[in-house]
Amino acid sequence: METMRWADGCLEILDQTKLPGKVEYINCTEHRTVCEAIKRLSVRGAPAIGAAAAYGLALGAASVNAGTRKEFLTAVEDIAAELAATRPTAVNLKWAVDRILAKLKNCDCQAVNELKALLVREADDIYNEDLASNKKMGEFGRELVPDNAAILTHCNAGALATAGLGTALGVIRAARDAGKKVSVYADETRPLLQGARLTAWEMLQENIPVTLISDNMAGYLMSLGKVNLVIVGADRITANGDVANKIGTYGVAVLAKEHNVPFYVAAPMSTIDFNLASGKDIPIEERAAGEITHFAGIRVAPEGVGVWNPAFDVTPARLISAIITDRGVAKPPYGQSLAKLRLP
Ligand SMILES: CSC[C@H]1O[C@H](OP(=O)(O)O)[C@H](O)[C@@H]1O
Repeated sequence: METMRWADGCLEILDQTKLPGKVEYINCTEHRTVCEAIKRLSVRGAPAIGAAAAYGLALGAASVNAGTRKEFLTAVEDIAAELAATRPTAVNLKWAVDRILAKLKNCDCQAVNELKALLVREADDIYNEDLASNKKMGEFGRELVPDNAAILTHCNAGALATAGLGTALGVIRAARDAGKKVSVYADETRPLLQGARLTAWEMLQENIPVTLISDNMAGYLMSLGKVNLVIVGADRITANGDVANKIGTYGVAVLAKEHNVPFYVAAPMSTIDFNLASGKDIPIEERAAGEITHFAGIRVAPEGVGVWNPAFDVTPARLISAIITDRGVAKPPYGQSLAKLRLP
């Protein structure tokens, strides 16, 4: 199942808000449709929204009527700003649009049509590189997965969050492909249920045994010794190894530490923000109250109740056993190990 596909100047996005019940694609012919799809999590997951924003920038650029390179670049920068503003936490979004803007500025091409074609090629590269990156993370990460492993996941860091195999779920797939017997406990992941709706669905598609639990069951499950390791994805990792990921990840990490369960994070190097020294600087997206006060469209909380709805939390590096990247496995101290994996 493809998260997205570029076809003849149109970006088709798998609408993840409809899964697992319906498989529907949104046909995007302009960048604002992509912006809306990212905001409402029709496309979601750090690498996937990075790739979607890249294609969104190509879509927006295609409709720019500019006579000169300078006019074109100014218009594309405005579109990039709109896309980058859709969700603040996942660094891949801004990384993708910044990468394309840099490519445009560093090329000496003057013809606007050629610049438009360059944006599409760069978006394709970002998408294809993510697929390759998933495979590398799987190769590195599967070494950390013992045979007969019961693995707890949180949210969805699978094929649906990326261009192909997933980050955390990519490691699980790779361990299975290497002949290891694996099973998954999937946190449902309130409030948007990415675990119940997406991870459970992906694992069933793969015939990987999966058991769905509510988020508040994770601690008891670990206390019974039923979890061998935890693997989660990430939306932004800072230079010292602090990790922003779906809300609830921090609690799982604390519980894993309490029960001596290895806690792994799988993320490509494009998710690491070396410009931020620690997790306290990561912008945390806050979302609409209705995601908390309503369940499946039905109001479950009284009118007038106050709501706080951060979409992510920050897990401090001290709770993380290893960070599995597409360039290798980083172990503490992350300030040094991540820097070593960084390309010059
Ligand atoms: C492979 S990154 C997946 C990452 O993104 C998810 O957030 P959202 O569903 O809001 O886009 C979650 O934090 C996952 O771990």
